Amino acid sequence: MSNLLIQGATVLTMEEHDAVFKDGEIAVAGDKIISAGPRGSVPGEFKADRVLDGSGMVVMPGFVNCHTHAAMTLLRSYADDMPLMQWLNEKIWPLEAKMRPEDFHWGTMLCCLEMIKSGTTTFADMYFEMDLVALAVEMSGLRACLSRGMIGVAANAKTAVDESIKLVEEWQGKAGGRITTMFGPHAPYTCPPEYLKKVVKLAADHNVGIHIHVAETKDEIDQIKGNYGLTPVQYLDENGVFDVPVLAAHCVHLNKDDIAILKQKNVRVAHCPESNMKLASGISPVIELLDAGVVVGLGTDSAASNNNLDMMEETRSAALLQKVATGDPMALPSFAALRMATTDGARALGLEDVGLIKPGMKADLILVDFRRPHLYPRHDLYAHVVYAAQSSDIDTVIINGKIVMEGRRVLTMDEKEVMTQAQKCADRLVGEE
Ligand SMILES: N[C@@H](CCSC[C@H]1O[C@@H](n2cnc3c(=O)[nH]cnc32)[C@H](O)[C@@H]1O)C(=O)O
Ligand SMILES: [Zn+2]
Repeated sequence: MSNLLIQGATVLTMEEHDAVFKDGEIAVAGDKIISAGPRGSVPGEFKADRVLDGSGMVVMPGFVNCHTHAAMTLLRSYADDMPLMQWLNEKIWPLEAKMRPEDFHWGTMLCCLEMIKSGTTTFADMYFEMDLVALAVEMSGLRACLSRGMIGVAANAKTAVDESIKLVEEWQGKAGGRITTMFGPHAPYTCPPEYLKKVVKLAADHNVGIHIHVAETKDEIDQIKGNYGLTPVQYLDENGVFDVPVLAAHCVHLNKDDIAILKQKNVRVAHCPESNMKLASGISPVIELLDAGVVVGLGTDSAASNNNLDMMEETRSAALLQKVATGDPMALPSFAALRMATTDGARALGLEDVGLIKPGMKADLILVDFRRPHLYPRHDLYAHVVYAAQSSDIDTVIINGKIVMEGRRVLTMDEKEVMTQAQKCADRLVGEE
C-alpha cells in the first residue's frame, strides 16, 4: 500500500458547485482518499511515498462511462451512417460472429487505452467473451462493471446465461475490487418474457444488477407495442426487471408514465447522446428525467457508433443537445453535466464510493493541465472543463490510488503495441468477409 500526495492543484470535489479548493491538497492512502482540502489540510501523521505537483492543474473525479461495448473498438469507422437495426443486422452482428479470442483482448485493450488517455476511470461494459474482457481490464488498471450481453432469441441464448453466471461468480469484486458485474439481457426486442424472468431471478439470487438497452429507437417502441401492447419500459416492468437494480442504456423514447415508472423503480439511465445522434435514434428527455429525480449517467456506447470514447466530448454534447432540444440555454448547465459524467455515473453503476473527491472515496482522479491557450483566461472552471477543454489536456490519471497515466504516458500498457495489434486484428476480421 503506498501513499500519494497531490499538491497545488485546484480541486473540483464535485460535491457541490462551490466545493472547490484553490491550491488544494489531496492525500491518498492505498486505494482511498483520506483527506481533501486547502494546502496544509493533510493530517500531520500522513507520510507520502510520492508527491505529485499539481500546480497549473485542475483535479477532479475521473469520468464514468456508463455504457460501452469495449471490444467493438475494433469496428470503429467500419460501418457508419445507417439506422440501428440495419447497422446491427447487416454489418455489426455478422462481423462479431467472426471474432476470435485475440480480437476481444486487443479490442478491449485499445478501448481501455483510449479511455485512460481521455480521463475515464470507470466504465460499464456489455459484451461477450467476458473472461478476456475482464483480463484486459485487470491489466489496464481501469475500474469496470461488466455484463455478458444476452440475446434471448439467439441460438446461443442458454450459453449466454451460463457464461453470465460464470462472469458474475468468478469476477465480482476481483482485480483489487475494481471489477463488479451485472447480468446483461440485451434489449426488450431481443429478450422474450420468460427469458427476462429467468435473468431477473439470477440477478436477484446473485445480488447484482441488470444492464440493458431500453427504448433506443422508434422502431423498438413500435415492435414492443405491436407484440405486447406495451411500451418497452412497461414491458420490462411487467416482467419484473425493475425489481432488481437496473442500468438502462439510451431511454430515448419515453412517455410521462414511463418516466414515472423509472423513478418509482429507481432505474438508472445511461444517456448516450452522441450514439443517439449518429444513429439518428432521437433525443432522450434528460431534463424531464432529472426533474422527476431519476439518476442519469453518461455513456459513449461503442466506438462503432460514436466513433470515439471521449467522455469530455460526450459531456459537452450532452449539455449542448439538451439546450437545443428544449430551446433553453439554461438546460443542463456545466456543473450538472459534469456531475452526470462523474458522480451520477458512479451512482448509476451502484458504486457508492466512487465519483467524488472526499475522504473515504476511492482515489479515481484526473489532473487536467490548464496551462493551455484555450483555457485562459479563467472565469468558471466547470464551464472550461465542459465547453473549452480537450481530453488531450488531461495529464495524469489515477485509478484505485494507482497512477495509470502520467505526463500523458500510460504506464499500464505498451501504447504502440496495443495500436499495432488492434490494427492487425481488424485487418484480419474485415479481410475474412
Ligand atoms: N451477440 C452476442 C451477445 C451480445 S453483446 C451486446 C451486443 O450489443 C450490440 N450493440 C452495440 N451497440 C448497440 C446499440 O446501440 N443498441 C443495441 N445493441 C447494440 C453489440 O453489437 C453486441 O452484439 C453473442 O454472440 O452472444
Ligand atoms: Zn449499446
